[in-house]
Amino acid sequence: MNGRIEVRNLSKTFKKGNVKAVKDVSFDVKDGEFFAFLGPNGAGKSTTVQILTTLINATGGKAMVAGHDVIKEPEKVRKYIGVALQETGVDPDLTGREMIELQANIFGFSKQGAKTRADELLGIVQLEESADRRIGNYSGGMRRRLDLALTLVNEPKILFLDEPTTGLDPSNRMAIWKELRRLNQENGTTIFLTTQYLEEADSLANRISIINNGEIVATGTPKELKAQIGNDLIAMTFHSEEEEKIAEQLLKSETNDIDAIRQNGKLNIYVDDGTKQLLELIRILDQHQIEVDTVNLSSPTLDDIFLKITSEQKVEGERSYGE
Ligand SMILES: Nc1ncnc2c1ncn2[C@@H]1O[C@H](COP(=O)(O)OP(=O)(O)OP(=O)(O)O)[C@@H](O)[C@H]1O
Repeated sequence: MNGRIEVRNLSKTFKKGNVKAVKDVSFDVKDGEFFAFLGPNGAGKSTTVQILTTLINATGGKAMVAGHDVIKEPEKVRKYIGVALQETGVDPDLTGREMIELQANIFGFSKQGAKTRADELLGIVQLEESADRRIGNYSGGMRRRLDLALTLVNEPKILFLDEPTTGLDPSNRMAIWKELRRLNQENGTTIFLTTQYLEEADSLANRISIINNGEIVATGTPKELKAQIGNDLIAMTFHSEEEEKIAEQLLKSETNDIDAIRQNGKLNIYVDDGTKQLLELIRILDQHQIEVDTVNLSSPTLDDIFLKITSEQKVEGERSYGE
């Protein structure tokens, strides 16, 4: 049995509203890899997870999980996976311990076996103290940790986590990160995680695919992706659009074709070392009497990466159209 995920030309169109949620997506996750699907709201992350975990059917393409086809052999796939979705069906009247024992019973544990497993898992997700309280009274962070414990009951070979830390405070987020790293490194569990947080993908994943509008727009190790976008972002505004256009041309021609994109009334420039390069850029503009209105130096956010990647796609599309 292997912990691989192989996805080829996967598509999902929801009849309702004719929404193309996933468009021709292909990727591989290796056995034991920690893989992150990074994207904004509505990008198609949950839909992909639901297809891979056999909860809904794709409308096109193929996916193999743990060596089995998700459409032809869903029950075999389910045997090897653990799933923590954004909305889980836990009974608020049960205690955390009861819920884990119930899950263990469903997986065929004996009564005693289920108790032992519940103790182990409550320890792992640090819920011992709240184990005998009703789930209805748990905080969001406690619910997420319980969700994680429930997915671990059968020691899955592949773990699917759909935005496991959204809305959590930093200490709960750290606790979940720590456990996920341990599962991946010590148990060799393959992890497929979706997130909206660049920082989360960066900190946990061996490899990241960025998904936007149902399409994968970039894939690589965190280092490769960052190298692709530059470490720092210099955002400049000017007194007029005319000056902004001249500044873009000037900076590109006077440097070695610097990575500058005009977007939303700003000139965004992606560089490796902002503090060093900023002075040089201001000097060039100054020499040509172009006055900068405001300037801001920051690390690119997920939004900046999307803006950059999607605007590049647009430019490429226009280029190939013109050819
Ligand atoms: N059951 C459904 N019927 C119709 N459209 C749907 C359905 N489920 C999702 N969609 C649409 O498909 C697109 C992708 O949604 P999806 O939930 O996969 O995105 P996501 O990346 O997981 O976003 P989020 O971070 O908000 O969960 C969205 O436009 C969404 O509105």
